[in-house]
Amino acid sequence: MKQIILTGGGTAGHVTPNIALIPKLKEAGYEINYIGSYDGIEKKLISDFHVPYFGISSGKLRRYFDIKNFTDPFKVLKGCREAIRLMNKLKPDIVFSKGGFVSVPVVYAAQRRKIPVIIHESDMTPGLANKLSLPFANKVCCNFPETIPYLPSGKAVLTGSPIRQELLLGNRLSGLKFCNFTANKPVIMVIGGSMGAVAVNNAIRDALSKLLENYQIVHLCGKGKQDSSLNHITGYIQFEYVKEELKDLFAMTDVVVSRAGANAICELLALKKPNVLIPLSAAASRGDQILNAKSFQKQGFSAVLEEESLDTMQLIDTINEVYTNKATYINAMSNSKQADSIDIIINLIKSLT
Ligand SMILES: CC(=O)N[C@H]1[C@@H](OP(=O)(O)OP(=O)(O)OC[C@H]2O[C@@H](n3ccc(=O)[nH]c3=O)[C@H](O)[C@@H]2O)O[C@H](CO)[C@@H](O)[C@@H]1O
Repeated sequence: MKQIILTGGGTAGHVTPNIALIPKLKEAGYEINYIGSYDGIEKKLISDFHVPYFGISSGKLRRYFDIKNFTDPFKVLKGCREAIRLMNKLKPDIVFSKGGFVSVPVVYAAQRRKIPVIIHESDMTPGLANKLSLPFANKVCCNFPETIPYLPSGKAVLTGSPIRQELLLGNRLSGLKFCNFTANKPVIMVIGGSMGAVAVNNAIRDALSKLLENYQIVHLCGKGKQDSSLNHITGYIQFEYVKEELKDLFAMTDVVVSRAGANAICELLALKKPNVLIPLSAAASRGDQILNAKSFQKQGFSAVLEEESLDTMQLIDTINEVYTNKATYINAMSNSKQADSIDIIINLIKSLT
């Protein structure tokens, strides 16, 4: 049996694409092991899939000053030693990395043992962890054609992003039941990325009473970001993070209000969900979500609002506009040619093992 190591973590966006590959990898006869950090979100998310999980020490690699910059390099070195030991023990035929800081020692260790490595970049421009991994990779999958010029020639493969297929199999009534919602009022789902987004949460809560006149709202607000004072309002429900229920929540949703993380928007496109995107500002990131959102807006898939100038009336008007014109958005998304990313990546893995 062929052995594969999956790695990636830090935020769910570095884990859910790996999860999307698991069923097809098993079908193709691969034995899967996962390497992540000792206690990151990847450990919790992978625990549902009967895949052996190995934790390594992980440190954040920063481009800015932080007191932890003096201790994190030691954690990364420890992670490298642990990853090398795991390569010797597990003897994989290939490593597939979805990025995030924990993946760098794994990719490095694989290259030292001459094990083929594929990395996947979801964003338009490579993140720091993937940039550090590029020299060690045999192939680099990307989600957007715009990314190819940033990648070493001969390594880039346009694959799109693997999307968990079960998301397409949701049940509307199960979603309504889970949220205690009625079938007679449209539903808005709010997702501030896998960790939640304070700016998005605040904007929705400021608009709540007005929005609840016409909609019901399920709010995935991120760990530690629930507002208990809003717990008993009819038609409004908050969750920190949902796993298997997400498919049913999508099935019952009419309009999604979301950050513009690469995986989140690819899921919206695959599910053809009319959406309002509020990308993470350039001040807090390298600006990729803004590029993602503009690209979706240009193609007619999304309405976009800027975080800096967000106001309550504008948010309500935009949600109403998208809801009223939902058929136009769905039509535009139906015409897009989204790649079958899972098959392309599985074939790439097979070609190197
Ligand atoms: C703040 C930050 O650095 N964000 C980055 C991070 O976002 P983040 O980790 O939020 O990743 P994405 O928005 O791309 O994906 C979030 C994933 O979490 C899932 N989900 C979310 C909420 C929930 O309750 N349940 C659930 O399953 C979504 O379905 C999706 O699969 O990685 C992305 C991919 O590299 C980048 O594009 C984002 O810019």
